[in-house]
Amino acid sequence: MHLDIPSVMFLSAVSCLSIAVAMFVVAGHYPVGVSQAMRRWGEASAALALGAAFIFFRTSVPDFLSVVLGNTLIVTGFGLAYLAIRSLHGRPATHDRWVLVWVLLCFALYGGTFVSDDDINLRIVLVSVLKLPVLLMIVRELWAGGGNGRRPIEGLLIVVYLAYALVSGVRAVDTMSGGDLSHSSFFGDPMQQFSIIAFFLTVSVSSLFFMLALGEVLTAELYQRATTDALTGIYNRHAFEELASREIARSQRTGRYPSMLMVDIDHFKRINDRCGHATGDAVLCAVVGAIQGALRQQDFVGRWGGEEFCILLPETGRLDALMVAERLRTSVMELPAVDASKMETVTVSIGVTCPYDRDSGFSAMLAAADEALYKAKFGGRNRVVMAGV
Ligand SMILES: Nc1nc2c(ncn2[C@@H]2O[C@H](COP(=O)(O)OP(=O)(O)OP(=O)(O)O)[C@@H](O)[C@H]2O)c(=O)[nH]1
Repeated sequence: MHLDIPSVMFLSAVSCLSIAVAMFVVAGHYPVGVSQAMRRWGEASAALALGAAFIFFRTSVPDFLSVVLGNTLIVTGFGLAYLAIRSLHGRPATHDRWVLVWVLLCFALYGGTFVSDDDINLRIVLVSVLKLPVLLMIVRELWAGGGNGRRPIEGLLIVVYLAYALVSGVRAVDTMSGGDLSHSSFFGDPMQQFSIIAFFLTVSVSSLFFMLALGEVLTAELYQRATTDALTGIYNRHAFEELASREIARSQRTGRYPSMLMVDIDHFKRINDRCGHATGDAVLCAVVGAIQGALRQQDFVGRWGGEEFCILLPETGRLDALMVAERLRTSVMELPAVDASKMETVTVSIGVTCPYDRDSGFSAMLAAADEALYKAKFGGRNRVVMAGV
């Protein structure tokens, strides 16, 4: 098989340029976090494209452009790729200036060797070695992963960057130990050919994997938005119903039934009217905090309506459910005042139900809990009532 090496460099430039254009064109249509990462990857690809183009045209442009600027742009491209991955992980942009410092240092060193000594072997060693810290920073960032840990696709990206770092290292060692390149044999030297092919594979495969990682982050973000109540951060009605129905169906097979609690804040309209809507929102969040503090890890809670919450306690009998409900009612009552000057004590009423028979589904449980809640309200509020009692 014969590969035309300058064409490989040309293809690298074209492929990076297409990725850069695609990223810039579509970035604005995505949520902020993802679009920032896309723009950064677009900048990275643009820098790599320009760097590869300068190297491709090395026989027709001044050496300063192809050697110094071309290689500096390639380091810049990898530096920006590092920042794009950090951005995808939701990390702050605090490392931008370190990347800039490194890029300027590379520019100075490449320029220095160019001006002082036109030794192509020394330049190749420098170009290979100065890329390594940036590549290893990328690997470190991928290894650390985002907020939810490392994604499998990031594992593959690690392999790609480590392989390229290895090739760069071998290239440096090979050139140091007996390289005798001349300018004219640059594209013909097997080690340089190998390194250029590795560059092409790295920039194209990493972009493909980065796009897959973007897709995963985006899916997770959309899932989060679709299932979460924006104010309180707990499940929204739709997500809660789906999870609770699944748990109830599971319990019908195992015979270990769950209990359901319907919780409603008392006189919440009055709190809103007296203290304002913002305080009302703060009270809602504080009540959710108290509810979560009173539950076990396997229990789950959703916002059913404005100031109404639904809770499912898996594998919990009626006595335990009553105990949990009472604990929950007390912890809400003991909440510190949200707005000390105007706040009255916040209380909740709770309806509790366990399945009457093995076929009680989600709707039947919900209706029973709701009826018990109505009785708690009717009975004077700030109390727990068991359905069917
Ligand atoms: N601050 C705030 N208020 C909300 C929100 N959602 C619903 N509400 C308010 O919650 C209040 C519910 O009032 P009601 O249904 O009359 O119930 P209540 O005043 O709690 O009375 P009882 O339930 O009978 O004790 C209404 O004033 C709604 O505007 C929200 O997200 N934030």
